[in-house]
Formats: sequence, C-alpha cells, structure tokens
Amino acid sequence: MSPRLQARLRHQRPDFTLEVDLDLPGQGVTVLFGPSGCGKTTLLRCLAGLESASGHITVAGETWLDDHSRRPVHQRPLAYVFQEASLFPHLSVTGNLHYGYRRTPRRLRQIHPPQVEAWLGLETLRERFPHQLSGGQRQRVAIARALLTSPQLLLMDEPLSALDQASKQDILPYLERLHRELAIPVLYVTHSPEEMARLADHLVVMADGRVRAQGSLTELLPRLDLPVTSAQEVGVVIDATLAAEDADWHLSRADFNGGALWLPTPTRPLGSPLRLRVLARDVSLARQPHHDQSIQNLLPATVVSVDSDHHPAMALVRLALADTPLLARLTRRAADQLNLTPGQQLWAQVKSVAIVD
Ligand SMILES: Nc1ncnc2c1ncn2[C@@H]1O[C@H](COP(=O)(O)OP(=O)(O)OP(=O)(O)O)[C@@H](O)[C@H]1O
Repeated sequence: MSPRLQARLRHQRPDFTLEVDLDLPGQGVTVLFGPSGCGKTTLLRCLAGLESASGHITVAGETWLDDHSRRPVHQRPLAYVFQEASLFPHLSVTGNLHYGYRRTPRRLRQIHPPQVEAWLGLETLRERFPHQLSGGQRQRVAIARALLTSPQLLLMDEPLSALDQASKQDILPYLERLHRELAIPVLYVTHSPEEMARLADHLVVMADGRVRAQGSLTELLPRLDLPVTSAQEVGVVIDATLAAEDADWHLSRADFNGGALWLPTPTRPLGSPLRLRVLARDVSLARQPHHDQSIQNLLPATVVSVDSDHHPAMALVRLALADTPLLARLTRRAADQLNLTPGQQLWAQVKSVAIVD
C-alpha cells in the first residue's frame, strides 16, 4: 500500500483564504469538485510549490513542506497537466515524450516510453508534430510527457475542458486506463459530473477555500447535502466485477459487495472490473420480490433513511445493499404507502444500469 498523500495548507490572499486538510490514498484518482473560485487551482498550485503556503505536505513518505523546510518547485517530483497542452511545436511526438524522460535521472525513471505510449494510444502518432494532431491527441501527448518524468504526484487541472465533446469522449477511455495503471496519486480538477463518475476513486468537495467533505466516491456521491450532482442525475456508482455471462440472452452478471446486477454483455473479459452507475430515478421499491414484471434486477435492500428531494412531491430513499449504498427516488405518496422506516427490509427494483468505466 503506497503511503498516503497528506497536506495541511493555509494560503492567504487579500480577499481569499485557502485552508485545507487533506488525507488521501497514495494511489488512484481524487477529483476536486466545487464551484468556480472555491480554490481548486490554488490548492494544486500550493501543492506544486507555485504559491507559498504554510503547513505540511507529505507525498510518497517524503516531506515537501513543514515548519522547518520548504522544497522549491523543481525539487517536488510532480507533473502538472493544464487545460491546454503546451507541447514543443518544433519537436515530434517522440521528441516531446523524450524531453522529460531524458531530463529524469536514470535511477529515478519508473515509467518508460513504451508503457505510456501504450496507455495513451500514441504508437501510431510518434512521427507527427503538434500541428498535425487533434486537440485530444495533443492532450494525450502532454499527459504522456508529464508521466515520463516519473512523478510521485500527478496534478490535472481541468485537462479536458478545452476539448470539444467528441474529443472528450475519445480521450476518456485512455484516462480510465491510466487510472487503473498508475501507482501514484492523481489530483484531478473538473466541473464535469461525467468525468467525476468515470474517473474518481476519491472525492474532495470544496467550498470557499475549505474542504466540505472528502472520502470515497461511493460514499460521497449519494450524499444529498453535497452539491455533487443535479436532482435528476442523483445516484450511486458501484464498483463491480464481471462475473458470469448468459450467452443465450447476451446478458452478463456484475457482482459487487451486496449483490449482483444483470446488464447487456459488455465487450470485456470475465473477471474485469466494471464501474456501474445507477440513478435514483431508475430504482423503485417493493415489499415483495415481484417476478411478474419486466424489471430483472431485484435486490434485497435495507432502508437507511428517507430524505427530502428538491421537489416537494418526491422523496429520496437511502438504501444499503450490505456495504454498497443505493438511492431510490419515489413520490412522497409512494414512500408513505410503503410506510418506510429505517432498518426495514425490502426489494429494490433496478430498471437501468449504465457502465461508466
Ligand atoms: N493570481 C491571483 N491573484 C489573486 N487572486 C487570485 C489569483 N488567482 C485566483 N485568485 C482568486 O482566488 C480564489 C480561488 O481561485 P481558484 O482559481 O483557485 O478557484 P477555482 O476553484 O480553481 O476556480 P475555477 O473552477 O473557476 O477554476 C478566487 O477568488 C480567485 O478570484
């Protein structure tokens, strides 16, 4: 298990104060989420040493900042990817990739060109120059170049926001792959709920220069007090494994801690990890398991709480499938007729499941 990324930071500007205490896993993607101006970029810049901050930072077991010492930017082994890829225009893709790699001392090189070329699908682009690449391809090269410095921390500040929708959809599978391969922490700033659902393992929700909540995506996404999703899109993500296939019906079973869901067979081998998204509006509840209806996914669930929704006619029911949370959005009248109370056992009928990763 890699050592955790810990940072307690205070940064003061005349009209803005950043004051955060982060304790994040040493591996995986942490998405920083929060309204414009809440301090996400400032936090990344403080971690990078581009802004002065007091406090402490520990990355990969090494202290970058404490009361007695402050490592300057060039001594912090991190990579920073911005909205716009700034590649060297006079160098080919290979030239750009080798730039950071060659400047990294041999003994510190942990990531090598063939690896990142495969992760980011660059094998056929090696000879091209930046002006011969699409926006998404340029950004893939920029990410690869950053990784070839073998950083201990990867900071990504809205890396897809300058791309059009088609390029975003092109690049997301590469980022999902990276997310599975990289053994370092990645801090990823985005305003996009889709990028959050597809890439995040962890979430830091910020407001006014402070951390409102931090934890795993599965734990924080269903929280109704956090502004992470719109009322229509509220739901959960479930990390599952592709466990069985029913070839006759082209359906596959995804198992997770607390149950299993059937879905149209995806093009990936049995045993693969799979991230599923279930929206609250696609879950209904019943006291008995009804098999005389079209919904195939029936899961035994326990009521945790019944909460208000943005609309006065609706209620959000928080459920537990063992350790896995699920949300159901019902009319208040339906919730009243079911006489829902915490601890009650019933059946969750899941109408639709999307694979997000
Ligand atoms: N160079 C600067 N000098 C002074 N104030 C700044 C500077 N950069 C940002 N700020 C202010 O600091 C606060 C935090 O800004 P920051 O860019 O970190 O927010 P953010 O959450 O990244 O926003 P966005 O989502 O819009 O990128 C804001 O009030 C902003 O106006």
